[in-house]
This record gives sequence, structure tokens and C-alpha cells, in this order.
Amino acid sequence: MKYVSTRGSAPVLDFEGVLLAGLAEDGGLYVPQEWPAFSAAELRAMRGLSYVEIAERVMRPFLGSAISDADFARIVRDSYETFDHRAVTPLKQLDSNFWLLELFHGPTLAFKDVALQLLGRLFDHVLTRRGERVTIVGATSGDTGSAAIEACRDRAAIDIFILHPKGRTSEVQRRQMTSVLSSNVHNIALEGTFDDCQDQVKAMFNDPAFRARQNLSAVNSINWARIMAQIIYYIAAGVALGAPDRRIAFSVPTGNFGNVYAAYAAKQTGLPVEKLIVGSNRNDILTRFFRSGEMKIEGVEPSLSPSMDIQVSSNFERLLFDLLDRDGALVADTMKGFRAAGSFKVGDNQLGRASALFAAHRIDDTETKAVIRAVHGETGEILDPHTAVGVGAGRAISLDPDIAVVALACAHPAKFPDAVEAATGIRPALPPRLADLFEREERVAVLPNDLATVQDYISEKTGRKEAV
Ligand SMILES: Cc1ncc(COP(=O)(O)O)c(C=O)c1O
Ligand SMILES: N[C@@H](CCOP(=O)(O)O)C(=O)O
Repeated sequence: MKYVSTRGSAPVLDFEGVLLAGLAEDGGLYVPQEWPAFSAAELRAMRGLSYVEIAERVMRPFLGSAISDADFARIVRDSYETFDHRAVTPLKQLDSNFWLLELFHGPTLAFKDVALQLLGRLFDHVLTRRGERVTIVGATSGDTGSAAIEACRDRAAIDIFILHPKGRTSEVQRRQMTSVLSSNVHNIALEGTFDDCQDQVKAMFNDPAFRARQNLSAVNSINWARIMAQIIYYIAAGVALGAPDRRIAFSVPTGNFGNVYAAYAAKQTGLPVEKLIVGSNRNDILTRFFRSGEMKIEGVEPSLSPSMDIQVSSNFERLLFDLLDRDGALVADTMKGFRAAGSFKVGDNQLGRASALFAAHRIDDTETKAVIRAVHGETGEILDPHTAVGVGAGRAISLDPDIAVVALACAHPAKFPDAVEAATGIRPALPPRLADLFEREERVAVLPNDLATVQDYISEKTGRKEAV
């Protein structure tokens, strides 16, 4: 399996190369040169298999010869043993043909664990064999950070630096990151937004000298391995509900577009998907795009679903690459224009193709609380505010009644107790292993939104400084 950059001018790499590279050298994102394909018979044969068995089968073609079957089987098994639920990502029925796919049973209570538990082990395996050490830099609006830290803490071959927007995550999210005191873990509270954090991370990758000196790697969904691991739960849920012999749609609360892009990737590998519903909060750049064809940045506003307070959705570039018929130079031009002008527009042809698969809907904070309240009243289930955006969008988009709609439950409600309490009057409790979270010591560096300052901080901590 070979991977190409969405901007067309970075080296073509194998799986190990894209795992370690993160962002491509031309600023693009890696995608498979060709999609592996699962036939209807192969999908049917996955029914009844465990999550781990499906994960091994689906990811195998993406790996090429990078990792032996036996090593990969062990890595996958160990990754999902850390989950509290035997099914790893269980389905729960909310209504006659409406389902919740619970993705929050991992160590840090959000869907990020599904990919990052695997990624941490893949890094460890590959780096140990190569005798290398990497510096991971990541941006988080709240959930990627703690999942990445949990996956990488105390690993000898990794230093990890996570940038979060100061004061813009929930307190539980912040403490889950800053209370990890392992010597290889470094939390940075950036004075800015998540988009600023993500810009800093990309700028570090786009600085060749810094990138080489630190041996940078990524844990955000710019890293192809993140997307690969997220494809599994779409296929597992699809076949459990009867795919390919049943019509399925997914409703995905969306920020950086990684999760819904993984659903798109699952479709490219053969899973029949009728519709992908993109749920936005008040930061609705994606909903506006799918209605008009114009991607236009407006100021980001804090919302009840802070992990989705994002304007520039990294993974949209992967979809754009396909919409522009995999013309890397055109993607590079479009992204350059987007950075300079804050907007770009696709033609009717591209919008038509995108709209054939994607629908989008915005749910504001008042609606988010109404969805949490309504679902609790109807079913007794307590949704977190991000999940509520997905459920609300899934209910708002009208589809044929025989299509099973699966809404992704991306976080445990206890990560956002204030929003849940405001909606239901109930303050959800953290699981016992996190019960003392509010008593734990925190360690975090507050830094201005300035690239040189952030780079100096990282160089100081890793000891990999510029030669003078
Ligand atoms: C709980 C939760 N829901 C939804 C999202 C949005 O997912 P994505 O960024 O993959 O679009 C995030 C952040 O990634 C999140 O943490
Ligand atoms: N919502 C995310 C933002 C980063 O997304 P990623 O999927 O690219 O890691 C978060 O919780 O940090």
C-alpha cells in the first residue's frame, strides 16, 4: 500500500512512512493511492466477529508489509483490552431505526481512544525496532489531547507536547491532560483558539529544520493512521446492523472532519453508506459549505460542545482531493488561497458530488440542550453535548424510513457535566478510576500564540536545540 499527499509534491510513502511523517512535506495530508476493497461477501463474513477480529481484517491491507501479522494481532488485542466494554464500540437502539454508536468506553472517555490506543502502540513498536525517538506535537480542543497523552505517557521513544486553547476546554478535559505528570508529557495552554493551536502545529511541520531536528510526528487526524483506525467502527456497526444487505446512514458530530472522513473512507473500501450527516454546532462552517459550496472562515465562538469549536477542518482537504479528481496541484492552490483569503468555493459539479453523499445540519446550544433533555426523557440515556449535536442533526435530516441511522456518541457525558446538568438537572459522575481527578496536581505551561516561543519551549524540553 502506497500513500500520496493531497498536495501532490511530497514523496510517496508506505504505511510506516506515513505513520511517522504525520503531515506530508508539501503541507498536504496522506491518503491511500488506491482504496483496498471489501466485497459484499467479505463484509457479510465479518458479521459475528469480535471488534478485534474485524479491526485486524480491515486494517491489514492498509499496512502493507510494515508490521508482521503476529505483531499486529498482539498490538490490536492489547489496544482494545483497555476498553471498559467487551464490544469496544457497542450499539444502542434509541428508536425503531435510530441507533447510538458508543465510542467512549476507552481510558479517556472519548472516541479518540479508539485510534490513539492503537497509535501509541504502533509508534512504540516501530520506533523500538528503528532505535529512534520522536517528538510528537499535537493540537487539541479537548479530547485528542488526553487520549494522546494516555497513549504515549511513559513511552521511552516519545516526547509529547499537546497544545490546548487556554480556558476553552471543559475543566474535566483540561485536568485529564494536565494531571498527567510523566516526564515525557508536556501540556501547553496556548493563548488562542483551537485553530491557533492547529496552525502552530502545522507551522512546526512546515519548518523543515525544526521538523528534522525534533524528528516530529503527529497524533492528530492529519496522521493517516488515526483515520485508518476510525474506519473500523463504521464497518463493525454497519455489518452488525445487517450491511451490506441493509441501508445505513451515519450522523457524525463534526469539527476537524476526521471522524466523518473515516466514514467516507469506510465507504470507499466497500461499506454501502446511504448518507453521511455532518452535525455542526454554532461554528457551522461545514454546514454552510455543504449548502453553498463556499468554505468561508468566520470567528470561532465558544459553545456547549467545545471540542467542535473549530473553523479550519483539517481533514476536509482529504475530501477536497477526491472532489478535485486527485489533482494535487489544484488542491495546493486552493488551500493556499484559503489561507490567504479565508475562503474558497467549489464548482457546482463538486458541490453536487459532495451533496450526493453528505448532508449537514447546525444545532445551536439551545437545541443541544433540548436534544439532551428529550433523549433523556424518551429513553433514559444521557448524551454529552457533542453526541447531542449528532443526534439532533440525524433527526433533522429526512431520509427514507427504511434507512438505519447511526449517530456517533463521541464522548462520555461526565466530560461535560455543566452542559448536561443545565439540560437535565443531573450531574453525571466520572467513573471510579477518575473520581479523584479534581484533587490531582496539574502541570501546564501557559504560552502566547507565537510560533518562536512555542518552538523554543519544545527545544528546551527535548534538549534538541539549534546549533549556534
Ligand atoms: C467529543 C467530540 N465530538 C466530536 C468531535 C469532532 O470530531 P472530528 O474533529 O473528527 O470532526 C470531537 C473532536 O474531534 C470530539 O472530541
Ligand atoms: N476535537 C478534537 C480536535 C482535534 O481533532 P483531531 O481529530 O484532528 O485530533 C480534539 O478533541 O482535540
